[in-house]
Amino acid sequence: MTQSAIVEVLLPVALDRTLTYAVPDGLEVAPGDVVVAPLGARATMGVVWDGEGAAVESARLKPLAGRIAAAPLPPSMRRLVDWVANYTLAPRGQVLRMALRGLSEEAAAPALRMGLRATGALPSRRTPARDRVLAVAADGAARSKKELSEAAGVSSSVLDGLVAEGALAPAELPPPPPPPRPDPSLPGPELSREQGAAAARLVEMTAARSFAVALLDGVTGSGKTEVYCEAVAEALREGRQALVMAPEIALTVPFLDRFARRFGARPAVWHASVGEKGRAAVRRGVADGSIQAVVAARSGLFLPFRDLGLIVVDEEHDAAYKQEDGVAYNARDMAVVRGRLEGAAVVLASATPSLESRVNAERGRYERLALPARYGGSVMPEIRAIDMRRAGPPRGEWLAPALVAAVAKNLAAGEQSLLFLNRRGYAPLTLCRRCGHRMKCPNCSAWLVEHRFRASLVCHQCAYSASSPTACPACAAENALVACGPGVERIRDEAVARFPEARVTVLSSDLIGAGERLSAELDAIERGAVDIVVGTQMVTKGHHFPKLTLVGAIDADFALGAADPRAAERTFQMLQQVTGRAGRAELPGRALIQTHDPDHPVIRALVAGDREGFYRHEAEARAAAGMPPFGRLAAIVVSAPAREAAEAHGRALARAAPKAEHVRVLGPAEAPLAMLRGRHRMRLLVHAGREVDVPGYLRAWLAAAPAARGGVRVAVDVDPQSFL
Ligand SMILES: Nc1ncnc2c1ncn2[C@@H]1O[C@H](COP(=O)(O)OP(=O)(O)OP(=O)(O)O)[C@@H](O)[C@H]1O
Ligand SMILES: [Zn+2]
Repeated sequence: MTQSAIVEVLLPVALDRTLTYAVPDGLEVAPGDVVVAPLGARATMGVVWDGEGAAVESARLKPLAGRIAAAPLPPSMRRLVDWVANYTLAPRGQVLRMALRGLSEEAAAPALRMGLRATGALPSRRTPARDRVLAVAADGAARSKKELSEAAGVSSSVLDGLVAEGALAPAELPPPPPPPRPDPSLPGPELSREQGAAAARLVEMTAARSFAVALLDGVTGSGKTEVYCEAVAEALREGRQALVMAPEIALTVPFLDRFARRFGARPAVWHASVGEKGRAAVRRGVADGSIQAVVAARSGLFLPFRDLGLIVVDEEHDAAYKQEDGVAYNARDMAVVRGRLEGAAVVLASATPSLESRVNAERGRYERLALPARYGGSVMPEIRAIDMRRAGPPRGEWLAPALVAAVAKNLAAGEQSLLFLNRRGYAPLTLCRRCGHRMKCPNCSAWLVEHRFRASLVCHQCAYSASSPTACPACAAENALVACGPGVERIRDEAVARFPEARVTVLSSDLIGAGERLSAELDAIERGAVDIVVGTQMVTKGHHFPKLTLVGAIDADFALGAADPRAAERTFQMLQQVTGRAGRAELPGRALIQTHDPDHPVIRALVAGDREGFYRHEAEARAAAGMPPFGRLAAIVVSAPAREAAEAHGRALARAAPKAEHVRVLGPAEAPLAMLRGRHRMRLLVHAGREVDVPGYLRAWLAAAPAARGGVRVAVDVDPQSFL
């Protein structure tokens, strides 16, 4: 091979560095191009990265195998990959893999779609069915088999017969018409004065075509969606693209319809269950600009938009934006990074913003736009606490008398009630009455949760599942196993027993298949075809049920005690969101919170409707402890099949930790979830001052630390959300 160009290529594998390849004669490539590169014995897709090829003799380099006809990864995307990798300490190739999702080689070019057309030749034998087909096909146009057989009212074997006789022939189908484009000129709703002011600012920011972040901080039911849709409209008018991210994409069918009512067409949708083909189409469409609006789960952050003008992060406080496996990144935070790289406006919307975002607004880094009241004169629900120590239910029941009375009153009035418990299944613990044995996951340090509906015991950590035994596996006693504590299925049973005439439904991710079935359930609730909804946190997110006037939170305390610096914030957010489902239309709403600790500041703030007071109190507590956002955290989890190996490596890591100002390293300590999927886990926690470059510190540390050997794994989590 003659001396030719050399390029650096980043491959979507767990490698941080680029590899150097020769460019064969006749191939021209530039940074961002998607290429095929040999790697060991196989070929893999990769992206030509920036920078000079290393000074290697090209004769020793393997040549690229070719280029893929896909849009190149623009510079802003390459910088995003570099940035995310640098911040999370994930290998760059692993981040690149997220940016290539939807781009398999076959999917890169739209496949030819074949159909049939008439050739003009007549079959030897005529039948009425055949004549109908020929009549439809007489215009000579190509049609899909399905279309042709439906139009002629014949089975596909009739078509096959006509092909065999040469009367029909395969023909390429015209490309499908592009999906209708959302139209920003359609009129939006008339906005209230406050909504109008917030929307005007968002429109201004979007029109400025430069990076800025707004925190849209509006109480439940204040119309945040309507407000940020005006910014979406502006991005569309500018001919730019808009990305709306939502934490639980399965729940967005009502959102898609709402979007369609506003803009005359649904946005494109990006999430795991869209399928390979659909993802390829979305990726292609955002890269060539034919798709202007996308609603996406967190991975949509890595789509290669051609001209991104706006990113909306709806429910920005939601922990689901944090990916825990693989690249541990927070899509909310990385959305801000992407906005900066793209020169785009970023809108973080929530009724219960994270303290991080509130403080960023106070520090002037974000602009805070407040919607302090509900839209259209609806009032915020009245919230009361039920003191379970004094006014709780009898043993073995979970609904306090005051809550039962309230539901009964609601039923009599023909209004809807929601009973909220953030626990799937029937009971969180099963134990033997005789020997005390507790049913435990064989792979994790977690109890097995009974799912009575499926007649099985399930581990919520690793999905291990076994059918419910009749005898105790430890002492063999028959019928001695008892369910302890409630899950939503058990609350449902209690509601049905109490109110046999009521129509009761359970909304829980494991009972409802995503998609159609869920939207049917949501529809039924919206229409008022359900009296009592029992649900997990999936009901707390963004729903608007006009007839719902009572919310009962079954157990407000369960998250308050957890060893998580955000426990109070999370509890407040969850209860505020779920109580915020009550009384969103004409009828006023109320909420009852069952608690053993009615004097806890979180419960008091909720009851008093003192949102600002809660944030003030929480900020003070976190500042005093140097917790985020007033300090920084990073977690290192060491895991291994054997406990001793995990412990030894954890200690070796701790010894290797560099001394640095304003950095404390805590641990190793056994993780609360001491075993997960058969691996023993030790945790180390870095607690640092706000000014410390934590990723830099971690990088120096890990470079100096002994390598993990013998099945030991080290997972780094910067800004951890989970403390298990
Ligand atoms: N200006 C308006 N004109 C007509 N309807 C509106 C307007 N603003 C809000 N609404 C309606 O009020 C209801 C609540 O609005 P929306 O769902 O946007 O609130 P939200 O702030 O996102 O609430 P949450 O945070 O609780 O999900 C919706 O049915 C919405 O269509
Ligand atoms: Zn398990």
